[in-house]
Amino acid sequence: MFFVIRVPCSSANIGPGFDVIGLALSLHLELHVSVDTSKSTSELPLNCAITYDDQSNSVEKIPLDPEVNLITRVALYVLRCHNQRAFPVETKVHIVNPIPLSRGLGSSGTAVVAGVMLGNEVGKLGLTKERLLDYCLMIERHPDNVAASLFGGFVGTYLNELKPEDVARKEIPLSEVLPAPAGGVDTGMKPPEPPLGIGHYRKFDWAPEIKAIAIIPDFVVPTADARNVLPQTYTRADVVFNLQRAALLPAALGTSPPDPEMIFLAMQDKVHQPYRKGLIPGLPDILQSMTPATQPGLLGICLSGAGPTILALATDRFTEIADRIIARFAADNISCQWKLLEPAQAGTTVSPN
Ligand SMILES: Nc1ncnc2c1ncn2[C@@H]1O[C@H](COP(=O)(O)OP(=O)(O)O)[C@@H](O)[C@H]1O
Ligand SMILES: N[C@@H](CCOP(=O)(O)O)C(=O)O
Repeated sequence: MFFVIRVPCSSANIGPGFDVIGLALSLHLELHVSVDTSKSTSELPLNCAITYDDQSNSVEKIPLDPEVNLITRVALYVLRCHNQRAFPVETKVHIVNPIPLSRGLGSSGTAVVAGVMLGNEVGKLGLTKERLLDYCLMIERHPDNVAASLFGGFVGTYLNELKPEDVARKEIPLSEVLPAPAGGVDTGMKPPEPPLGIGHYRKFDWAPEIKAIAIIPDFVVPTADARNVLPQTYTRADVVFNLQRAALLPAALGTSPPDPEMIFLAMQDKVHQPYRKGLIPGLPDILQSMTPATQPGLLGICLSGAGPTILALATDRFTEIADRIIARFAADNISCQWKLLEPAQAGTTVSPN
């Protein structure tokens, strides 16, 4: 058996849609998977060998032990929920990853989606993407990245209000869903299964003229750190400010030809970006220094996910826009790479080669 899983990266929030709105983009994590069905036993730990082709320029080294690697740990979680304790004999997973880690392009969500899809395929479980979203949400608890990567395109997401017993199941510590590596020893524990229908999504239109420029600074901001700086409560005025803009955003980005003034306004945020400025030098200046009036081609600008990547939406003058943002980071001695991306409408795919 041989197949390829392709999972697009994602940019979450798009300004006001904190933990709600996500956009899948045309930079894909790939798993090239083979299972040698002619063999009946394997010397491999948990029957699985991982190789990794790092195309992401990341400093962090991705572990190749299947009990430690995020993708295979998630696949094992899905398999163990279905009484399969390990991978099928002689499973080989070659990971090709061009998505920079901890930069706000949803690398962890992409890895989680790849993991649930891997478990589903090698275990021949036949779970729908809707059910796989529940498994993803047991691991990454905000739905914006994982739903975009799984279903593709520009999405709005929400979590269902759960019954008290299901809330308890969803709020199980992550360590029980993904147990710490036990040195290859199988504890035999069945992990907690996700409640049915935790998370949902709705796809929005995307105007074909709109492209996404990702300006990726050369430093990491772990998402957990960027969530820890956010307040527990907000003023009514700030909540209303974001609701007003989030309600406009799908119409603004789905209307062709795009209206730059409307998009710029609809991408403003008071819920997460102002609090993350201490983690990203120059952030307020970058977000305020360019508008559609001062920069032709620009439609809107925001922090991508939890940062530090900046997402600029534009119809043209891509290099000029990227260069201005890169110059602002350079004033703080931060170098950047940039990529011109498009919505990845297909989401996660599995193909025979
Ligand atoms: N392809 C991958 N394989 C294994 N682990 C990954 C992969 N991509 C991301 N991760 C894990 O996810 C972490 C980054 O997650 P996070 O801080 O949420 O940032 P991001 O904004 O990139 O999602 C990495 O430090 C790494 O541990
Ligand atoms: N809504 C989340 C999105 C995090 O995205 P990531 O790409 O930084 O993992 C947040 O803003 O914390």
